[in-house]
Amino acid sequence: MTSVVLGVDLGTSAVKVSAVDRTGNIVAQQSFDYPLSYPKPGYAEQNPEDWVNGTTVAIVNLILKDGIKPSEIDGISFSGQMHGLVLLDANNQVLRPAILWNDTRTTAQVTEINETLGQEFIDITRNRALEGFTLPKILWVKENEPEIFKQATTFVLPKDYVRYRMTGKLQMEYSDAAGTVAFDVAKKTWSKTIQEVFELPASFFPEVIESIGYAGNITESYATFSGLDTHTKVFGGAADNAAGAVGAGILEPNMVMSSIGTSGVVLKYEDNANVDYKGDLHFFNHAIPNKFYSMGVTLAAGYSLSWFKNTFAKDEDFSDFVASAEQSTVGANGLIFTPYLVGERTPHPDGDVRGAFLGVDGTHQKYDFVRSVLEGIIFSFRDIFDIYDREGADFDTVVAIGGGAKSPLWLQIQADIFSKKVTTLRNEQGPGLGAAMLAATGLGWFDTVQDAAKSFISFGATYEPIADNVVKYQKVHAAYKKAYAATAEISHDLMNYRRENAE
Ligand SMILES: Nc1ncnc2c1ncn2[C@@H]1O[C@H](COP(=O)(O)OP(=O)(O)O)[C@@H](O)[C@H]1O
Ligand SMILES: O=C(CO)[C@@H](O)[C@H](O)COP(=O)(O)O
Repeated sequence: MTSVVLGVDLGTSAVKVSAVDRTGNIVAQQSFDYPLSYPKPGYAEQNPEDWVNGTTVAIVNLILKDGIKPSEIDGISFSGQMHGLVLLDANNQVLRPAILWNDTRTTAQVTEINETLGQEFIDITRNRALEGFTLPKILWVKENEPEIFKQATTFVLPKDYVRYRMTGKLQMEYSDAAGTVAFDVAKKTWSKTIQEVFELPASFFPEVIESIGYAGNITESYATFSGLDTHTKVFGGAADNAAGAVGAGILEPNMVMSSIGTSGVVLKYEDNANVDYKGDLHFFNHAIPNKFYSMGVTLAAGYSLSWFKNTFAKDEDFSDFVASAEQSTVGANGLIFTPYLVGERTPHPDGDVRGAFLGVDGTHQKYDFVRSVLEGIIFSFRDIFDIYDREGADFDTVVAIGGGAKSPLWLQIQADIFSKKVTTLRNEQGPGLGAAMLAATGLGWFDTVQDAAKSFISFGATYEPIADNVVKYQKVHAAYKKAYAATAEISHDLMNYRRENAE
């Protein structure tokens, strides 16, 4: 009998469930989309029931359409969209729609946190308070929906809610708990200081388990609902970026991940919590017990390119459209793009900044614009590398993942702008594979997550920096670095204009 684990990748637009065998082979995959609602400008919400239903439909399809036998599914684990607030009452009923990571209604609460705790907040949580994180969302409900908050006895994050519905046990795990910014990352406990200062009872914060930790078995009722078997063991899982790092083999201090999805992430494995990025990078607990990772986030990475294509080259094939940038030059013939289409996080935590094309010349062609978009996204990643350089972080391998890693040209641009060797994965499967590796390790198929990686992951093509391009890009990046300060005030004025004139 073969045995498989299920990796549930609970994303923002869809859930993807992968059935993976003991050798890391994906034997079947099913996904299901769910809606996102934007009830007001800056708001982004989802119904947790949609996550449960979507995950269940995907599992049912794995069983009925792909022929995966419930008796062969030994373990399940998760990768989850981070930071989303799921508020629960005393009966663990959901009290309001989940407020998601990309919801920015909480600027007042972020200011309140910064003014109340200042540097102490960064010392405890190892992060700066940002609109996307969970604590500001909790405070928003407390201040704006007191009737709802009065009924709230606890909260969890998106994938924790799905796990709860499968096992009947309510827990969080460390990598996602860190993203609440109510957590003492180095000590691996909920912060008493934050609980006291913001008047939140300790009982409001759930039990926290390891990513590879056993959460429970599938309950009778969820087995009836999904077709699963009650012998299946469920494990903690991880925040999507931690699970993505596991699935990309970012498990050694010399490794950095560069991910171009809708958003972009530069993520570094950290062996201990001694390093201090002063809140300029996110710093969270890893999915590997007692390890950490730091990361910087570009909010509109692949999204910037997709936006440009959908707006100006709708009918072109995506790969041809990207490859057209080869007709331009290193530095896009002197055209710069700043990818701040939905605001930015790292290194400019500014929800109101917006993007710009700079240096537009009468000779520029569409392919120059495409190239400047590809380069601008990687310049924003380079800004994150600059923080690592400032702090003396040492690494030699960059593993490129996400939809952006499909383009050889874009991979070479990464190598040239980072001035580092860039490696791809042979069969990239994203955070879902990381989630499956966590279940496989939890089940004892492997002693450690690192051992699981040896069996599940293999690296593909490598791109070396081209010396001449490196020098040219250093010059253009120096100009790019001035763009934020030079354009922020103008784009804030334009944002205010849009708000004043919103229908
Ligand atoms: N052929 C391609 N070459 C380069 N980039 C691509 C290609 N196809 C898609 N992309 C980029 O990949 C992004 C999506 O990446 P993906 O990892 O699927 O994101 P997510 O999981 O966040 O939806 C798109 O926004 C697009 O910019
Ligand atoms: O907010 C963060 C990380 O801090 C995001 O990475 C979300 O966790 C993204 O979810 P998906 O776009 O992958 O669904």
